[in-house]
Amino acid sequence: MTETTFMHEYDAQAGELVSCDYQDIARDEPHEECGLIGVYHHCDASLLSFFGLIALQHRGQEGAGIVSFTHLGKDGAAQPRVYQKRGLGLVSEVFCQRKDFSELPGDIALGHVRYSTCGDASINNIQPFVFRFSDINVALAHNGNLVNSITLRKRLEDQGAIFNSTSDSEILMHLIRHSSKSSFHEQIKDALFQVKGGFTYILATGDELIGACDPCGFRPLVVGKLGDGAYCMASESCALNQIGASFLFDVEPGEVVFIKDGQVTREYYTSHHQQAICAMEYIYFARPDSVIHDVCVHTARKRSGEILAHETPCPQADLVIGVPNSSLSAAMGYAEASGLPNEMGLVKNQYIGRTFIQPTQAERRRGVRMKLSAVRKIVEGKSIVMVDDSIVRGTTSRLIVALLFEAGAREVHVRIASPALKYPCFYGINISDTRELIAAGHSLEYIRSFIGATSLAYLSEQGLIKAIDLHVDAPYQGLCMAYFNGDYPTRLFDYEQDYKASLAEVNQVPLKHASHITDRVQ
Ligand SMILES: O=P(O)(O)OC[C@H]1O[C@H](OP(=O)(O)OP(=O)(O)O)[C@H](O)[C@@H]1O
Ligand SMILES: NC(=O)CC[C@H](N)C(=O)O
Ligand SMILES: [Mg+2]
Repeated sequence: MTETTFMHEYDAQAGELVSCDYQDIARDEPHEECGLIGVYHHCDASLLSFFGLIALQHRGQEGAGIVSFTHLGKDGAAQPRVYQKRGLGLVSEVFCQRKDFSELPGDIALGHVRYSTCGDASINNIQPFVFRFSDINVALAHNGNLVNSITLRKRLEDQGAIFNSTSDSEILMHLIRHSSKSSFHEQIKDALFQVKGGFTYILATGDELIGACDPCGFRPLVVGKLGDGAYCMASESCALNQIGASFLFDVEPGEVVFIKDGQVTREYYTSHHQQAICAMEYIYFARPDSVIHDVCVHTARKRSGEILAHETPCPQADLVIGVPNSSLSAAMGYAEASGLPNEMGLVKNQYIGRTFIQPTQAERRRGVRMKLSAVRKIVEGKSIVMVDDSIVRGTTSRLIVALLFEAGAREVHVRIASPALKYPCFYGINISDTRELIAAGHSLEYIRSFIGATSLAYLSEQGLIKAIDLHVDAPYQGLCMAYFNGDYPTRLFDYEQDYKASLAEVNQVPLKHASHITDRVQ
């Protein structure tokens, strides 16, 4: 959660935005998700988890961790031993020596990359968390955001629970231990039933790997096979490819998967489930080579570009340019459908993360320039269609448009391969305040003029649904479209009051009609 209010004054004299502190540049972008990987019964479990985390790095850059387990009774231990290493920074910064993996022995391992949605960025909140009980050691990793975490935490603390982190993720383990059910599996199902919001979880013990998905399936989770009784689970299939695992299935909304004694068992922990996977997974978060619910992310993005070209053509333009990285597929689709050349007019420095920040306004401007630069020879004198996947607060888009004009572009027509982001997300994207979204309460013309584009158009909601083409028998074909239309598929619990207040504050015109928090799954 961020405390920044919505502000973006433009100082015409200085030719720059003056009211944002340096942190805003990081907040301008839809931040990454967390990434999870679990490996079961493989002699190099921690090393494979490391490779998997490298493939999932785009989902979180704040910190990374791996936990491993050795077998029961090994070295005379009464319980499987648990080993843990975690740290702040990129995966390659936390795990930089070969010995890191010999210090994480065992054949079951769990890895996590974090971008925080709840709780600060300190080491205590870096996952996987390890819980050492008298009868069992458990590791836990979470992707998503719980909407009833404040209420649950208070209740648990009142009952005597002592939390070790400020993250919402820890709550599940307390609920498991507080459950009155008789078996570990029943306790897990009982706990999963109580947490609300967006989550995929992977839990590991000395002899088991457990994966679960919330009743709407907001976040993706896949199960793969490594051969010889070895299995894995990961947030995205790109991690499976990375470690040579074959894809078995997507964990379904409301489902829990137990991998134990070489067997994979699937169960529902609730009968109220209906798919509403976050559309932003396809638009921005996931890697283009990942396949989620049988839809290739690159293909969905490319189709969104094609549909965008049909919906809002730009026949007078000379060429199409994608904003690296996540809009390159959409730009390809737009160019193919419109018969225009797809050119590399912007280059991204691949050594700068997705959320580059600098402490002063001048450095911040330089920062964006370090991250993206225009290819003058390509754009000079040209009318350009600049395709990006999304506009959040508009700050970055505005700087990119300026870069293109500075490099000599004649016209910059901005085409966005998703509908306008008007409503916050509470299920795992770190923008939970309406006031941060430029499209909330501002007209298309206002946004166009703010980013300095010659023209601006967004993909329609129907266009997006058609592009992703999930074909699930659920609203929006199984997508969560709340970001675009305020139709939240669950109650918002602890967030509801603030959300309503923020809507009133930005005075959204369609408030009465568009903001309908439903309760499809509870
Ligand atoms: O409203 P804005 O400030 O324009 O923010 C939106 C931009 O941020 C994201 O890119 P990001 O640089 O995070 O990552 P990417 O390289 O994966 O596209 C997104 O793809 C848009 O390009
Ligand atoms: N991006 C995520 O999935 C974050 C997980 C968890 N809510 C945290 O803040 O650590
Ligand atoms: Mg981008």
